[in-house]
Amino acid sequence: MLSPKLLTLVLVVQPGRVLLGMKKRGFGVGKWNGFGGKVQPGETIEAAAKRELLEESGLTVDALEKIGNIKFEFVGETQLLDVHIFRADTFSGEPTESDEMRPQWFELDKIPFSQMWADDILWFPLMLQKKKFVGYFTFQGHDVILSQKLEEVEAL
Ligand SMILES: CCc1c(NC)nc(N)nc1N1CCCCC1
Repeated sequence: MLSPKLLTLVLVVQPGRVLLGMKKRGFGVGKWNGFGGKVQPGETIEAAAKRELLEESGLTVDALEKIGNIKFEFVGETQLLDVHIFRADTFSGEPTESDEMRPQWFELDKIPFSQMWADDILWFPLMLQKKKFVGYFTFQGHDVILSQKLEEVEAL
């Protein structure tokens, strides 16, 4: 069994609003999402999360809070995606469009779930309440969830 592919995802949250990016190319193109990507060899997951956030949004963060870990299986693909999800409540810099992402603030009652990965509507409420969670989703293609597990945990 291949080792899961480590990925990061950072949600920048301020009172009443969350920063999302419109993915302009590659995996998940056309979807709003947090900022993230691959973990390079020799890099900690948290360092990768900070690097990807800076590359994709222009923001620098000191503190990242580990809030979730979701594993994704895509039917027909052997490698599991192991996404480590972080929340940042403070940052420096201005959201800046990159070649990967176009950042935009969304009020919490206007999050564009119909233009996001189908799992997000399930765990965003936990993330916004600062709950910690683990999950496992089986996708058929990019839009259909065949099975799901999602539970709150005391610690990650
Ligand atoms: C694993 C795919 C995925 C997904 N579900 C399928 N849902 C969200 N919100 N983000 C995802 N990643 C975040 C890391 C970078 C790749 C895309």
